[in-house]
Amino acid sequence: MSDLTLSSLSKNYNSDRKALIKTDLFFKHGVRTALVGETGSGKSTLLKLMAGLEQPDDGEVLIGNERVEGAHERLIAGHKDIAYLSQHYQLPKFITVEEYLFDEYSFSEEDLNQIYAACQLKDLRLRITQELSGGEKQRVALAKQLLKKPKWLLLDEPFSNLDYAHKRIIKNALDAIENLLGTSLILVAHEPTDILPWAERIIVLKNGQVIQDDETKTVYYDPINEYVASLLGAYNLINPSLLKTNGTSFKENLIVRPDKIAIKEKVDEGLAGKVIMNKFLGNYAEVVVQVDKELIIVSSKMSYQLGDIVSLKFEDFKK
Ligand SMILES: Nc1ncnc2c1ncn2[C@@H]1O[C@H](COP(=O)(O)OP(=O)(O)OP(=O)(O)O)[C@@H](O)[C@H]1O
Repeated sequence: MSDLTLSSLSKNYNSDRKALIKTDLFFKHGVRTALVGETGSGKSTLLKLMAGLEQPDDGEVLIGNERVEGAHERLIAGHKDIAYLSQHYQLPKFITVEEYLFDEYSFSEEDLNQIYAACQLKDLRLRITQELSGGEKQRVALAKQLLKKPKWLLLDEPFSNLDYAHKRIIKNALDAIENLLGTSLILVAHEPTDILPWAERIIVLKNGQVIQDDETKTVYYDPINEYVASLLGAYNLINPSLLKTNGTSFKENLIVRPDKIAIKEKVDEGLAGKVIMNKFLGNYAEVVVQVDKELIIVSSKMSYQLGDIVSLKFEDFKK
């Protein structure tokens, strides 16, 4: 059993504001989970407490039935089954990649080769660490964590400062790790395009507290408030007066994702409006339509001309 259970976990770094407040969470092994939240909301604190790299003020972390000791309880902080990779990792200098990775762990040649392959390090084995690019260094830091064969890998912003190609390599490596080592992943990320296609579960933090915790699609399409909506990409706050004309009436503003609104060709089918912006985004376009005084963002496979008169149709309202 290597599920993680957090009970009443709290942390205060001697300031007025608590970094994490009485947090209860259960992480089932094998479920890809993303932690999201504004800066300072407590994401890193949560990961470090889970990895035994900080000392909780209150509460505990269990892996299976075993308590993960806090940083003050151990000579060397951390737990062998829980690896943590921060965005601020440091590699030692004047050492080759191979020397660094070979340093302290005993592992078979086969394990090493698999990890080299997963992290695309084969061609970098003999390179000196300070001569590597940022993306290459990160893959070395990742491989180092993997040599522990952790049951859990907690990644704090693994995609920050990476270009598309390096992100792709890291994402492929993470997929490979799950299959190869059976390691479960929890990560902190900010870009919706890094989170949504990957995560099965999203946990949203604000001011040190979990405010929403659900399957990815639920958090995306049914965020509990505008703060959650804003963390995962474009959204519309639809004024209920507009929706009345669409045949339904609502009391509160509705949060509606751009892909839940369709542009219809026939103007009499929905809400009529005028296209005032058409942003090309590769495989789709973000079209901004003005309906009365409201601006509504719609994602569309087709591009439109500025000034086109179109009709909007809303899909799937839960509320
Ligand atoms: N070592 C520390 N000493 C004092 N305060 C800290 C320390 N680490 C974090 N904090 C404070 O705890 C709160 C939570 O910080 P944390 O780093 O966990 O947030 P975060 O969500 O990971 O933020 P970011 O997205 O900017 O990394 C913040 O108010 C932060 O200033």
